[in-house]
Amino acid sequence: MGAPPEDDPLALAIAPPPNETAEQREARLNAEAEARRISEKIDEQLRVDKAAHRKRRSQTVKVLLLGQSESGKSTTLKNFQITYSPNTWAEERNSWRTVIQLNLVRNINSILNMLAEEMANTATSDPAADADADASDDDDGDGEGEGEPSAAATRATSPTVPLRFTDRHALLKLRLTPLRGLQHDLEDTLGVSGTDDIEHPLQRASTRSPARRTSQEAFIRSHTSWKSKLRSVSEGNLDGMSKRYREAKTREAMEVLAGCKDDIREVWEDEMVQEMLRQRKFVTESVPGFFLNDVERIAARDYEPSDNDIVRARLRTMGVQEYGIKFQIGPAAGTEWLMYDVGGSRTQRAAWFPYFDDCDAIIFLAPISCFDERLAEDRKVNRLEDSYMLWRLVCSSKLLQNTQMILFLNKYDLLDQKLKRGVKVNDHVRSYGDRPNDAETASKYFSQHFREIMKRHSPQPRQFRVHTTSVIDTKATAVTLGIVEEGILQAHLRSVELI
Ligand SMILES: Nc1nc2c(ncn2[C@@H]2O[C@H](COP(=O)(O)OP(=O)(O)OP(=O)(O)O)[C@@H](O)[C@H]2O)c(=O)[nH]1
Ligand SMILES: [Mg+2]
Repeated sequence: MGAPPEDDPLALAIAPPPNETAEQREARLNAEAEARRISEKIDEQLRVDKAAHRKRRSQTVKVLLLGQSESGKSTTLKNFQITYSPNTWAEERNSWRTVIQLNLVRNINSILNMLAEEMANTATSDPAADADADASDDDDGDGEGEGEPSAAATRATSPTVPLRFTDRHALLKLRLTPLRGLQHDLEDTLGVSGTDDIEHPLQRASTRSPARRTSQEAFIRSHTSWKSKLRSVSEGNLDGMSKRYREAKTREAMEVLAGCKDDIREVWEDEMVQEMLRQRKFVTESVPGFFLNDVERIAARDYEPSDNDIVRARLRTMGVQEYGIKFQIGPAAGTEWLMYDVGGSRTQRAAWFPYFDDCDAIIFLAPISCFDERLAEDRKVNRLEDSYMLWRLVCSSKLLQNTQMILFLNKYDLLDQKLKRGVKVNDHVRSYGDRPNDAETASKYFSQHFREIMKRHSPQPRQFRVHTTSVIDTKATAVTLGIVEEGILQAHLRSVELI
């Protein structure tokens, strides 16, 4: 090697000193060899780490489910389990029985609360005033009261029959008192909390009442805890006494429910109760986890939950829950997908961001039947507007610019039912104009809006992948998931190549 060129600073910097002795040269060469050895060792470790990371990434697909509360994220996740991991799902199916029983018990307890409220109003009201109110039902005047809407005010303003409850209602109410204790027992068995500050949708039909807290929605912080709690009973992981105690509790729940079955059905089918719910503008099909039409089956001692029941069950998600789903069938068979199901209510959303990194795809759930509804956690905010805002947020995120984005315009079935009931889209979405008031036109209109948001706010152009879904329909959803699965796999393979 000749002398370094005088104008190359790097060559000059690493050149040996001009009058280096033989020992100095040997020491320098040894030091250089050691540095090379360390550097090669580091390079080798990096290669091994990268290969391991690549292998791990190639075997693990990461998918994040996002969207506002009650948009259908957890239900979509159940569909993934039903479709792609049938063996594991079969083992899990029974653990949903308690959740469904709890949903049912909450439904009826909420109605009993409303009934108690109405009966108290009737009992305390002045008969003369009552007669006036009855007379005003026949008036053409608007009859609008001032201040807080009360049950009585609602009744007076509705062109309806006055509510008249009898001793039979009082008796039924009394006979169903054990359901209060049962609700607590079921919550305890599941390890869920019912002290959430968000009202149960069924209770939205009610007026303010001290009894309200008892019907608040149950939520779950970890999906493993309640399932493993239930499983430990059936698999015998508990010590003898705890096991016997829990088994007795499960049997007792079944017995109480079976014993109350006929009375529950009688309350639910009672004409006056139905009239009360109608006056409170209560629509059964839009209540999450509503099972009163199935009381005969669900309150039976030998009840086995079906997939259809499970996708209709409601358990609110808190925080971020990781599910490892080992795909047993389909093109992705053999791979494990890590799916993250998040809590969608406002206070939960800050927890989403750490999961944006390193994720292959996002399935974003937007419930399009909610164009006329308000957020439970903030009654000023329209639910469709909230979905638009969240979609804009994820589309504009730089961290997610290479992540595949899949939009599910969900609750199409409810949209269809709502529009057929006569609710007008343009009463709530002014820009809808004179378009036909049917679910197909409306969903296309909403889809266009989501497309525009993506186009306008994505840091770089990306494909708009959208599906109109009703994720409680497991068969139709399996077809959609087939398309989604392929797209996600391709995106995943591309991202692994980039590592
Ligand atoms: N009819 C109908 N009900 C649906 C649909 N999707 C979800 N649901 C029901 O809506 C309720 C709420 O769904 P979830 O999947 O629990 O909602 P989520 O987005 O996980 O809500 P959070 O956990 O609060 O963030 C459940 O009772 C579901 O059965 C749908 O497409 N149609
Ligand atoms: Mg959820």
